[in-house]
Parts: sequence; C-alpha cells; structure tokens
Amino acid sequence: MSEPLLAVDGLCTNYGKIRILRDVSLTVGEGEVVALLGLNGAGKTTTMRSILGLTPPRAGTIRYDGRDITGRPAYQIARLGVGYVPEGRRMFKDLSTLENLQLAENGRGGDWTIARVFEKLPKLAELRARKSGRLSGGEQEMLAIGRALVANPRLLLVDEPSQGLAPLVVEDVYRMLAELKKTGVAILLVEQNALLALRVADRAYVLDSGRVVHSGPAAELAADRDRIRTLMGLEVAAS
Ligand SMILES: Nc1ncnc2c1ncn2[C@@H]1O[C@H](COP(=O)(O)OP(=O)(O)OP(=O)(O)O)[C@@H](O)[C@H]1O
Repeated sequence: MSEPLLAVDGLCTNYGKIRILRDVSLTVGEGEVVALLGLNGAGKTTTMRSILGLTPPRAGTIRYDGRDITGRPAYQIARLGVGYVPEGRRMFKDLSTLENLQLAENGRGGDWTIARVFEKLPKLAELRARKSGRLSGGEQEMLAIGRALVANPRLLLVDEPSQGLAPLVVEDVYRMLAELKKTGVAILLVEQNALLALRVADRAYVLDSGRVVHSGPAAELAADRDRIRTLMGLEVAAS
C-alpha cells in the first residue's frame, strides 16, 4: 500500500515545560477529509501548528508526500503544498477581497487560480472589491479558504471554520468544504462541533488532553451519539 499523504507518528509537543501533545499519531490520505475533534484545549490547534512547523514537536515524526518534514521551518512546509486556514481567519483588513487573494498567489501555477476560486465561490467574486475588514464572518471564512487555495495546496489544514458564525452561515461554509472535497484536495479539519465536521469527513480522530482517544470512520462515529457524548460531552452531542 502506498504511503498516506500525511503521516504523523508519536507526536509530543510542549509549550515551554508543559506537555501538550502526548504520542499523537494520525494519517490523512490523498484527497481524504479527516476531522480532528475534541473539546476546548484538547490540543487540536497545537497538532496543526506542529504539522505546519510553527510549534516544532519534541518527539515524533511528520511525513508528508513521502518525505520527513519534522522540524522543517514553516515556509518550507508551506512551499511543499501544505495550506493553512487559521482560526480567526487573519487577513489584511484594509485590502480588498481580490487584493488578499493576489497577495496569497504564489505564482507557481497550478489548478487553483483566482478565477477558479471565484468560479467555485461566486460569493467571493461578488465581493471582490470590498475591503476584507468589512466582510461578514462567513464571507471572511470563505476568503480565508480561497486564499489558502490559490497557493495550490495538496493538503489543507482548516482550524474551526464554524467559529463565531451564525448557524445558516456555518451551513454555507460547510457546503463549500464539501465542494472542495470533490476537487480532490486533502483536508485536515479541526472542529469543536463534532456532528458538523463528521458530515463532511471520511474519518475522524478525537483528542482529549493531548492524546488520541478515538479514531475511525466518520459515519460510524456520527451514528453513535452515546460514543460522541462519552468522548466529547453532552453539549456537543446535543447540537
Ligand atoms: N502559546 C501557548 N503557551 C502555553 N500554553 C498554550 C499555548 N497555546 C495553547 N496552550 C495550551 O495548550 C493546550 C492545548 O491548546 P490548543 O489550542 O491546541 O487546544 P484546542 O484543542 O485547539 O482548543 P480550542 O478549541 O480552544 O482552540 C491548552 O491547554 C492551552 O491552554
């Protein structure tokens, strides 16, 4: 069997002396959508930051596209085709939608151009001239995803896309992620809202206190509310 696109093995990451991740292992296959779930503070963002080279791990290995990228600087990892849509979206608020996309284009070519992003996300095309600081939360999330796409990633790390959005807007964002999935980009999706993420994901991992406490097919976990409740608490299961 060929190697998965991303293979994280035995990751241990600290902030200073505090151990956050404990022996985290996960994989993402080519074109696969994998949900990384867990309550506040479980270590989801830290896992992403470790993969991206932003918070290098103390131990463990990260392989991407057949090579060991453990400890490589973030810009090198980005150049290898790993895109990031950070929590809170972080964009240049005084620049327009179009200008934000232009800044992110890496000029190396690839399937994702600004024109294709506008075609797949027509809402963004309508808002091309608007300053991103004046976009709604949902529109900003779409721009954040569009911005990651124009760098032509093979793997996209998306952190809490539903955060702070109204339920109807969350539906829009998730419809868009489902569309993206069809284009073949692999996605590692961090969410607190388990049921939402499980609708689009193929497989899921659940983190608790920096450890993987569950992994398996998304559909199986989605169908087992008791298991979700045990893993992630009552509120999540009820949402
Ligand atoms: N820069 C930092 N310095 C020290 N501790 C940190 C730092 N960033 C995060 N932590 C701690 O690491 C733990 C894991 O945080 P992380 O952000 O990875 O969790 P998370 O699962 O993404 O949660 P959330 O959904 O709240 O973002 C938390 O206890 C958090 O307080």
